[in-house]
Amino acid sequence: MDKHEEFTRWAELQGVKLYGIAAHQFPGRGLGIVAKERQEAGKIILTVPTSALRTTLTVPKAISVSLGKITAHGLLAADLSLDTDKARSRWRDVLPSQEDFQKSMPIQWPPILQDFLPQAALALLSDQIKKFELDWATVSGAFPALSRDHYLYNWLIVNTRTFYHVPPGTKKKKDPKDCMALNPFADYFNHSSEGCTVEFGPEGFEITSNKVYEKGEEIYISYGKHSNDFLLAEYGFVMDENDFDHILLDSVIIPKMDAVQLQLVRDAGYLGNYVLDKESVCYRTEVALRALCMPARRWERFVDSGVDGQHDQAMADELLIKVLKLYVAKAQNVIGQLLSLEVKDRSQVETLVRRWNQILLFLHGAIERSVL
Ligand SMILES: C[S@@+](CC[C@H](N)C(=O)[O-])C[C@H]1O[C@@H](n2cnc3c(N)ncnc32)[C@H](O)[C@@H]1O
Repeated sequence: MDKHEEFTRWAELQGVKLYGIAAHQFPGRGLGIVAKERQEAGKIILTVPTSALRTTLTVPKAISVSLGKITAHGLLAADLSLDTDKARSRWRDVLPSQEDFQKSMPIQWPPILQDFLPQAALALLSDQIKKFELDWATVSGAFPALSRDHYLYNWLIVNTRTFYHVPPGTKKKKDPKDCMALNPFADYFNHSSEGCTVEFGPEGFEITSNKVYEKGEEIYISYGKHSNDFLLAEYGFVMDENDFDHILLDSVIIPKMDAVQLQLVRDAGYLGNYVLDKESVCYRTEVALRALCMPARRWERFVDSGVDGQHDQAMADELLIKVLKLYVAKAQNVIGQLLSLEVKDRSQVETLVRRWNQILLFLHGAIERSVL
């Protein structure tokens, strides 16, 4: 029996029930869940009882009291870091390794590679580092013998494997990020834009198939409507097929603004977050582009009424093509630099090049649509 089968038997002893599914290795995705037989749509395929979950309420008092005020994420990571319980070693044995995270999670990459992350991923990474450092300050103060690497490893386990959950009899926390549970076995599910339904109640979690799955097919859940920049920073992967992917144009639009335009746009609440998805740019982008090519008065009228003339629309369209082309040049330059880097681990560079090529596809698609 391999370690995943042993873990599965152990999970079943904890009350986890599997209906025609199993853990399976998928190239490029680590472990995932496979249909052992044809699964009809709307069928329960997994239940996990509340007693098998690890939540802030299951953390031993010796840990939670020593830590005092800390995020749910930080507390669960401390619990995992200090956990030596033999009974739970079956689960620990099947988790990704430190090396897996060093390859996949940008927070573990050398700074020279982090600098090549697209702007949206870099912003998420910077928030993540701040959150980790705050948690680590609290945990290292209370448990000085704990190593930073070991804590970071467990912090990333929590980051990549928790489910939204409110323990029975407790109130929903204001911040959804504080409503989390580690969910052994259910955490084998990989992500897709669409996936099985995940529900929880006082009894525990229930996962129901969203469609027919043929025998041997991978079964997914959805971690949310996330872009690839988000998935890269938070989960360490990007997908080729992502219904919710989009890119940000901030890095090519904002530097074009002079001080007056910048102030005007900021005061009106339109600074940044200029999204290009597979179909179009967002309204914020339209507003920002017009700020760059319209007199201030006329721009303010457009912001107030949403109405502009044909001439303004044409100018904004022309400018959009210019910034898209500028971004193409930038992306090509980044890819060139990445390919010439000499680094120990090529897999991180490959992930970055893959993401920048996806960005290029977005840009070329938008340019083609704009000139038609
Ligand atoms: C909840 S775990 C899923 C189980 C995990 N694959 C394993 O081997 O234990 C989440 C992690 O799985 C991987 N993952 C999930 N969905 C993926 C996908 N569509 N493509 C590639 N990797 C994926 C990422 O490494 C992510 O951080």
